[in-house]
Amino acid sequence: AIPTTDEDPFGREVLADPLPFQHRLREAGEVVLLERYGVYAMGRYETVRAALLDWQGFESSAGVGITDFRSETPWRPPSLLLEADPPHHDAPRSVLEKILGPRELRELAPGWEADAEVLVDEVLARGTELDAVEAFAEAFPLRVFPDAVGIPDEGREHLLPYGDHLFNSFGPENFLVQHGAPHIGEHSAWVNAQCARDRLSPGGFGSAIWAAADRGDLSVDQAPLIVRSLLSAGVDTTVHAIGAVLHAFATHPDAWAQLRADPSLARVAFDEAIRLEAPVQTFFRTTTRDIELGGVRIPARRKILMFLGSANADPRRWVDPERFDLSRDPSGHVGFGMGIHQCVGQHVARLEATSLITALARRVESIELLGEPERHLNNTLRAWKRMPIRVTFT
Ligand code: HEM
Ligand SMILES: CC(C)Cc1ccc(C(=O)O)cc1
Repeated sequence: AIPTTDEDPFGREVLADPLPFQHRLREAGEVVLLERYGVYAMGRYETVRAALLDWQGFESSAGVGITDFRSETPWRPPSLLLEADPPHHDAPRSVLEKILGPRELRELAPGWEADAEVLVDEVLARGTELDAVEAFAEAFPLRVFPDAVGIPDEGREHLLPYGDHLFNSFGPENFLVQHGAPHIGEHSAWVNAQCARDRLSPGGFGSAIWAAADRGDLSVDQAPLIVRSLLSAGVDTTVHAIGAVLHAFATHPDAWAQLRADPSLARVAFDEAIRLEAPVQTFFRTTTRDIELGGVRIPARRKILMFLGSANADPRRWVDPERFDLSRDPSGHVGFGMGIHQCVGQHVARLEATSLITALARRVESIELLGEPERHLNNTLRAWKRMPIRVTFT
């Protein structure tokens, strides 16, 4: 018989603290039917990894949310990367890989590192008690990324709420989707308008995408949608990833001391925080044929919910998974996905995070939480709304 559960992974309780549910999910079997939504769920590392690698059996072009694009109209035109499969996925992916690669980012690094130092000095000048979310996690990505894309200054306040609703829209139409629905039209109109060629300043990621269209590596009607991908995926994710890194260090003072002694640990700290906190917790695939997994036959055209956070905390794969451990090798984590859709922006995210924590480590001797941080609930993202901290600095 198929293991089933009537728990609601998109309910307030599980979203606020997913770990107990994820443990029950992993123990229940490789694949578990979520009765409430009629979808199948995977929480174990090996099963999630295998499904991510099997893009033919588990497709993205029917959407990576709970709605099947084959039977329901998506709220926005599908992404040419996220919600596409080969061969259509190939050219857009290849173009973004070239634009967002680690070598291309090398020329951005000095500017972002300098900007991080300026931001840290500005924040520390205001005092030793602050909200790490507002002061750093939100401020730094918004200080460097929209300029790197090359969009105008006007209206950037639309970015976070646009992404927040997009990530909510991968889940069911619950209280979170209803909360965002009234304003998504204006956020979406603004985001779409920034993708036009004449909005994008020369030298940015956006104009590089249009240059690819001029070279014939893309069609001109693909270009704006690929700029939209950057504005969709590139903001909320990094904000909450930086929140996760800062929370990890604020709750592990020994790790902070290790980083100050050896700043090159910033890189592994970022990946270990992504493994542990998984800012992107879940998304779906759709079966393209009947698939047998763990003694369960999953019919074709069924939605499969993959729990990345659970896979990254699976004791079958990780020793002491809930420990933030800078001596661990976090490679192989699925916090950026795996396979042909693995995050094409991960180097941008890594550079943002390492620039900020390197600047912080230079000046801040200790970070500690001031009271309980407050969660920001989202159907897909694991995020902090507020994180009051006290810092001591030299
Ligand atoms: C720490 C921050 C980030 C996290 C945790 C993250 C996570 C992910 C994950 C899990 C996927 C795979 C989705 C799937 O398999 O369906 C993905 C794909 C993607 N990400 Fe990221 N991401 C982050 C930052 C970024 C940034 C900064 C950008 C843009 C500059 C970006 C652009 C994309 C795009 C375009 C895709 C689709 C790739 C494809 O389908 O081929 N992401 N991301
Ligand atoms: C974790 C992923 C769902 C993040 C993401 C969001 C949006 C896009 C897009 O291409 O619009 C790509 C990736």
